[in-house]
Amino acid sequence: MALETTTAATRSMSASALELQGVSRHFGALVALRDITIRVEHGERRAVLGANGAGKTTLFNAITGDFPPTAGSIRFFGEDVTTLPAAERIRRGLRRTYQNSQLFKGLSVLDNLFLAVRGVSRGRFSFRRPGLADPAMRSAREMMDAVRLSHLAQTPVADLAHGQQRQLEIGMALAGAPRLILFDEPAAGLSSVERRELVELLKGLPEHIAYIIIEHDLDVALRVVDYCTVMHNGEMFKEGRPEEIEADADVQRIYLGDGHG
Ligand SMILES: Nc1ncnc2c1ncn2[C@@H]1O[C@H](COP(=O)(O)OP(=O)(O)OP(=O)(O)O)[C@@H](O)[C@H]1O
Repeated sequence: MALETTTAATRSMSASALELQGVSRHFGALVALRDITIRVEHGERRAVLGANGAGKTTLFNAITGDFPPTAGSIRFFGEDVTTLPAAERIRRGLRRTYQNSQLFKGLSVLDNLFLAVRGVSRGRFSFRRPGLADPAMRSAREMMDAVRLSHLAQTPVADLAHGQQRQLEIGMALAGAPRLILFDEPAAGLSSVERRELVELLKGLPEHIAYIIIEHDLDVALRVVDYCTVMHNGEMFKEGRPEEIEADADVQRIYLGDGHG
């Protein structure tokens, strides 16, 4: 057992955070993903870009296990997780936010975060209200600090501005010990001021946490990542650093439409 643990630890330190090899996903006759090979390193921040229907969300679903791939393999910190259920991937440090809010609108900011912590921890659930010293409550408060919502701890989510709700969703993804977070369009519906705050928040996340972000707003996406993968019609179209992708005429054509420049 000790040897197994050591081997797993060594494997996880030397391997990439995420490695997709030849991943495909069919829905009946439709090929939503075709032969995707991607490697994301520890602590790396990556954007997945592409027009509507390019396959970005399907890619996230394959990584999380919500819709496992029909071909190919997925390794998470060296471990083959291709057929593992979603909950097992969460247990290994994979987190995700969704395009549509997954928050409990009638509960406070702090209670939402507390439930997120409890949701990823293994202990038995209790309906008794936790005290300030409760470890899950302490973590919830730290997450609240990290996403700059401490001044709204007791505010019901329904009373938060849209941008604050999106901040809280990022906070929820910090529950437990995330090693890789998938952010699905975190800037959707945000004002320009809220977008600037989101950029700061994402850049300020702990360095050891890798993330992949799907984001249609290139002004946000290209400012918060080290590297980009552009998808088109379910396939990998191009990879490169933000400045390369921004200047790429082919990317502008498929991403912004033929009418662009
Ligand atoms: N559950 C499903 N059943 C059938 N087809 C699906 C399913 N999920 C996705 N698709 C199809 O797969 C293709 C890729 O969709 P996907 O949602 O991954 O694209 P996307 O790049 O995330 O688009 P958007 O930017 O609009 O969210 C689309 O043609 C879509 O209709």
